[in-house]
Amino acid sequence: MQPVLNIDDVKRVEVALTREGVSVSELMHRAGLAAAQEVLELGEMDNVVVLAGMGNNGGDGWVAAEALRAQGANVTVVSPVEPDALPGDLPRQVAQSAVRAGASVLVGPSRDELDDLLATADVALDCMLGTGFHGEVRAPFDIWIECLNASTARVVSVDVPSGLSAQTGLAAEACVVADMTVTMLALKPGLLTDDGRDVCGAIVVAPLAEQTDRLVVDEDPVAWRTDLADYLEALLPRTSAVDKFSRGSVLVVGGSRRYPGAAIMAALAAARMGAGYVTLATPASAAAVAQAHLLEIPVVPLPEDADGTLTADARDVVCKLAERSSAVLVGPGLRVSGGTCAVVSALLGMDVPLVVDADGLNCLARLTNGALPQYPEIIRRSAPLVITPHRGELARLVGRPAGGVSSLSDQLDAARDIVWADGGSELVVVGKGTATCCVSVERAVLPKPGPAALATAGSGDVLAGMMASAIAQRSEADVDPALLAAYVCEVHAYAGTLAAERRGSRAVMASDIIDVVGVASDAVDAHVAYPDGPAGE
Ligand SMILES: NC(=O)C1=CN([C@@H]2O[C@H](COP(=O)(O)OP(=O)(O)OC[C@H]3O[C@@H](n4cnc5c(N)ncnc54)[C@H](O)[C@@H]3O)[C@@H](O)[C@H]2O)[C@@H](O)CC1
Ligand SMILES: Nc1ncnc2c1ncn2[C@@H]1O[C@H](COP(=O)(O)OP(=O)(O)O)[C@@H](O)[C@H]1O
Ligand SMILES: [K+]
Repeated sequence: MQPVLNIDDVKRVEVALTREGVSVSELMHRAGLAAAQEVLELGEMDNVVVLAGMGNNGGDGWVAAEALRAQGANVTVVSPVEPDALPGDLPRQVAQSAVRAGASVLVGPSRDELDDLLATADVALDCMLGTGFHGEVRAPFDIWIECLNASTARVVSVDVPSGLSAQTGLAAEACVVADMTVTMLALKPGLLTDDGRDVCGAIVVAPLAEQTDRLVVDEDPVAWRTDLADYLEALLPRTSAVDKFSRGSVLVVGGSRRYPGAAIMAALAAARMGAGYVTLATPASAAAVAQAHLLEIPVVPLPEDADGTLTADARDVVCKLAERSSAVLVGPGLRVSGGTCAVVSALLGMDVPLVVDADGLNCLARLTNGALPQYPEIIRRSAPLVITPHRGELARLVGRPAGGVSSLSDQLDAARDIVWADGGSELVVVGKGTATCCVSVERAVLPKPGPAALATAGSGDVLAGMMASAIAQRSEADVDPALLAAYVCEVHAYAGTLAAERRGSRAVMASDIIDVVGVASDAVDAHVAYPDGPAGE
């Protein structure tokens, strides 16, 4: 797994490195050399343009320019001011050194001059703005960024594409779209989510010092990005010695007269993920339509009110079914009412592994008055509990206003508020978004996100069904619950990729994802078990 650090923690690592004798100047040299090395590895890159800003990110660029010049490249550095006029001591010193070494400098070019220069470039190094960037991009960099994005040069961004917040992953109106980002010391959350996913290109981490790995871990990474090999312990069993019940039985409690589909999809996804026996319990007036869609899955009708949502009388039937299940999912299509809240509350009180999604979460928000972290007792239990909120649901759970969870960084913060209040090792918060985090009290895990095709109605219901299925199949095993949840997200993401290949990237509907869950999990498992191919080729 690769550690991900908040920007403030990256700065703390920098300070710790200086305490261990690696000066900021030395770090800047190593950063520039690391960027130059990546350019050299691209192959025939004779003409290099370096777009340098006024801060330390620009300093990295001047060092890279000097190093590339020493390797025989034609290097021109574009700077807003003369090297001697750079305000920071370090950037000024490295700029003066690059000039002495023969780098050409173009100061304050017009748009046309910059276009002409970039037209001659094989590669452009983007060193305008790094982690010190905030707000909207000011002149001249907004214009430089437009020129760069319009050019045919390969673009290598240093530390972060200029215009992207490395913390939130949100891009300013002007933002570099890179082919590669060489980021210093550690991954930052903004590189992995939202606009960051579209503008970073391939990400390379440059550790800069041998102490870095240790010091990064000392800063308690905000999350860990998984590699496929990490999932080895999370794989679902593939033994022959099973029957349909021992392969895991899942109870899905969801649906309403108004929304019967969500629970149907969740039940189908649970079956496709490998549970041997799935049961759907749904309000009576949704049961007939559900049964018509589900040949293999029995549907149990539950007491309902005049609106076709569950009444509190449904509790007894649900709890009896839950006692016989290896895992329960509650929520998809349920709606929020006194009756549905009573059912959610009853399931939370049982010791069966439980997944709460969608309206199940909205019931949880209502039960805790929109302040789940203040009422940890409601989710404190001895059996596993996985809650799968998207950003809106997560905001509602922790009492933030609508839109109050708007980045991966916010997802991580809100999820931590919940798991730390709970303090138990049985709880995982799966904070969903353009990147998804699986957060337990132990750690936060970031599975590889899927394509934007997953942003389609019902895709979360599919994930929830898969999640309950996986937990049902691993209920006896000693596996890190955050890792198991991340494995399920990884399969869901890959199913999204397969569905997009099959249907077209804009055409995917949730049922298309369900259709390929099985092949997606086989493929992910094969890659986990044999990363280099089955014969090691
Ligand atoms: N953290 C570390 O350990 C290391 C950091 N290094 C580099 O240092 C960078 C951070 O350096 P700084 O803190 O000097 O910050 P930056 O160089 O990212 O940005 C600061 C400069 O950008 C300007 N600026 C900020 N917002 C702007 C806006 N909206 N429009 C136009 N200009 C704007 C500021 O006025 C200032 O001149 C990192 O991104 C990385 O490239 C490396 O040199 C070595 C190691
Ligand atoms: N832009 C995106 N890129 C990748 N995955 C996404 C994106 N948007 C949403 N997803 C994923 O799609 C799923 C959507 O879940 P959710 O919002 O609960 O949908 P619904 O409520 O319609 O079922 C989540 O797994 C989420 O991580
Ligand atoms: K940059």
